Amino acid sequence: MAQDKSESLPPKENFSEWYHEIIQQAQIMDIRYPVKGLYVWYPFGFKIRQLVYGKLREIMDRDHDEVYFPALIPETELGREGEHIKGFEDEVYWVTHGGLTPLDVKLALRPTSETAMYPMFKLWIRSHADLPLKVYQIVNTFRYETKHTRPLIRLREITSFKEAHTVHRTFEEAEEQVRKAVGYYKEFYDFLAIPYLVIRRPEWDKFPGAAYTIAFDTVMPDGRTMQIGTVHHLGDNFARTFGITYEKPDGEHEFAHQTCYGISERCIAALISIHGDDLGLILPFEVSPTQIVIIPVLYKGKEKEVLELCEKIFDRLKGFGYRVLLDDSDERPGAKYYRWELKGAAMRIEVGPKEVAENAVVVSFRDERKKFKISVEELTKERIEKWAAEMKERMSKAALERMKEKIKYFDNISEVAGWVGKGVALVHLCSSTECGDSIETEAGGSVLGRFEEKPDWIDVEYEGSCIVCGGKGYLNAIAKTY
Ligand SMILES: Nc1ncnc2c1ncn2[C@@H]1O[C@H](COS(=O)(=O)NC(=O)[C@@H](N)CS)[C@@H](O)[C@H]1O
Repeated sequence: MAQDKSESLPPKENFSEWYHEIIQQAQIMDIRYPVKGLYVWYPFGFKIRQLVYGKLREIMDRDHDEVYFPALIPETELGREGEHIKGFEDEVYWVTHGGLTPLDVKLALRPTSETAMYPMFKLWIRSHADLPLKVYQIVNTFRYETKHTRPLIRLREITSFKEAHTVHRTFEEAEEQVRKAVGYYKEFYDFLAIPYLVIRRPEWDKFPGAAYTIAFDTVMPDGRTMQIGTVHHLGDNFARTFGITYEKPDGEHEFAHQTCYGISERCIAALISIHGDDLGLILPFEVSPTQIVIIPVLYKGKEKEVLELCEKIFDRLKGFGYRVLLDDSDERPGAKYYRWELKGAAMRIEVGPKEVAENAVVVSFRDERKKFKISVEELTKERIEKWAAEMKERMSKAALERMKEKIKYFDNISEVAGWVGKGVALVHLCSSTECGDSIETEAGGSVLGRFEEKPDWIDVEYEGSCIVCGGKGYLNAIAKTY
């Protein structure tokens, strides 16, 4: 495969161009596929996906069974839940033929899998003893997005759609699962050092067919927010539509209550965007395809001893189970530094003749890029684990600080528009649609919703008077979104 293009990245403050370039130069996705909104995972990008989704699977597997449902949904099923089909009808791709034969029932390419799964849940669930049911799948889904498509962010084929679907006896038990799901998503995004706001979407922007939607929003470098996960309480809406009932111990039959919660490859878009810098990717140690890169600094006549020490270190680190690479290609060290900074190698080890003489190595970490020298003996697994944890801590703190800088409270409606688009405006807002509409018009951004959990670093009261009508309001976030 052609080597990474050698031109450098635009500065990150030109975020849109920077993002577009890094996706290609770091060989994450090939955006040249000849269908709008569909992109190809390069091997390197796919390795990041495997590592990131490996963590998501580890978390899901604690409390769910993995399943796989068909990608084609008959129109009869897709259309059954009124709100749901209204929400998706202009996004669904349809299959109308098998070869030259027109199909008697049109088949939808799944935009999400409620209507593929729930007719089957009806067959699976008979008694209270069959509950709770908790399954998830990681599949591709299809949405005919008419807004600006963008790799990893807004796709027409969502290639890495983790969707969990759970069924419970009561509304409260489903609510308990919503709480757990919020906890899983927090753990997942904390692991990726990605900061987030946990926000309850307004009534007019909840998932089609849901009782309520809780969203995870992160703030991208350009001040726009991106929804990186959603948790929906479905009430018994879908159970009533699809006839999912269970027999209670007293013999009565009851409609079940459900939840569903999803994460897509936007989690990788956030990982790239939140942590990257002008030189390229910065990836947490656990999800960097190349965790440690060893770079020999070769001087004429000293190559042999330098390479010998490099190989010894390589073998040791390999033995510790790390994804380590000895870059002994015949490029200049500078070109190697450039490539591995672009690719987000978390830890760099440089070895030159001086280091051989001192039996030492020069270590640096991709986020802070401060070199320090240590003896070869000190290069132990314990130390590397400690350094990796420190790097994660630094990345989390730095990313949270950057997010805080973009979030400002306003109690004067005329000032909100000046900030929205550059950052997130916090205002007190009542839950009426009229006030929501007027602040969106005034601010030129969307009402993300009210804080489900107000972070302790937001030192504004949760309750206040609505910035539009003066009535009882709650702290809401307003932003331009991806
Ligand atoms: N076109 C898209 N491209 C990339 N990611 C998307 C796209 N549409 C939605 N997502 C992501 O997928 C997540 C789940 O989608 S969703 O519509 O909110 N929820 C569902 O589909 C529910 N069935 C839960 S799985 C969203 O939070 C968002 O982060």
